[in-house]
Amino acid sequence: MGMEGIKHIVLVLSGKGGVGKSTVTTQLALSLVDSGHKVGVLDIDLTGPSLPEMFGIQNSQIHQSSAGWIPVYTDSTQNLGVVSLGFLLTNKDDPVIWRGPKKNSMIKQFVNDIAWGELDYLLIDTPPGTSDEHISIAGYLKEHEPDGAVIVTTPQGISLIDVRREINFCKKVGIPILGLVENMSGFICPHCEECTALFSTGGGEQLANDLGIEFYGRVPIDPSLTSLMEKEKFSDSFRKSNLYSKFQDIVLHLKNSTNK
Ligand SMILES: Nc1ncnc2c1ncn2[C@@H]1O[C@H](COP(=O)(O)OP(=O)(O)OP(=O)(O)O)[C@@H](O)[C@H]1O
Ligand code: SF4
Repeated sequence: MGMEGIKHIVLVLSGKGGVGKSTVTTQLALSLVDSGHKVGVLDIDLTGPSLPEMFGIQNSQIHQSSAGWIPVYTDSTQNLGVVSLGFLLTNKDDPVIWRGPKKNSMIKQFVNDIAWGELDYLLIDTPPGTSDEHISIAGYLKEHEPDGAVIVTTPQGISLIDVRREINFCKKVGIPILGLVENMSGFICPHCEECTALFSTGGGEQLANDLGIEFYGRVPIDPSLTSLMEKEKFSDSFRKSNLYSKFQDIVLHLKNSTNK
């Protein structure tokens, strides 16, 4: 029960909202499964849980068993299990307005009471910034020795300032930084698939170099990604995405840094 059977625990963080943290978590999970791993995804973004929709399993429920809560699996292979508050909400349109202690006790249950079984990787999608959820998860994970955090940013300066704050938080709570992903780095034209820079690019790589963090890679905006996610069950269609090869590379970086 709980996290005893998990080999690697990785948090996915971002300094601010909307930079694509949940998208990156989804793609990393699917790419890890694609390369033969058994993966769990825990969504602790309690005020805006979006992972069930991204995996196309929003109409599923998690169930309780004598061993604990059973994750929702994306298919019958049971190689990818997802746990999110989104599965527990009776009305998905209602906002979750919880105070610190309630969030804290929900995260404690998420850490202790889920029957993950044996996993190669558990990816934890967190809310943007550094909030009650981060403080709670960092505390409860201590005894499970997480491998560290992957930070997602966009190339613009304002997002990079927030990343520095995130890095300082990780230092304070003793979570190592594994690497940095620069998302929304350019735009893939839906007509000719040419990639054009929208903002200055390279800010993430520069920041990673300045701070001595491994740069995992750049991911452009691909308009077809959103339509794939909206139209189909994404766990079946993600290989069609233009971003598939980018995430294969990023996953190689992740595997290297968790196997050191
Ligand atoms: N590389 C990309 N190409 C195309 N669309 C993207 C890309 N990255 C993210 N998006 C889209 O941008 C929107 C925001 O992404 P996402 O929800 O992953 O961000 P987030 O950082 O997790 O946000 P928050 O933490 O505020 O919930 C989503 O609609 C997602 O589909
Ligand atoms: S990248 Fe090429 S096809 Fe796409 S809008 Fe520009 S000129 Fe047109």
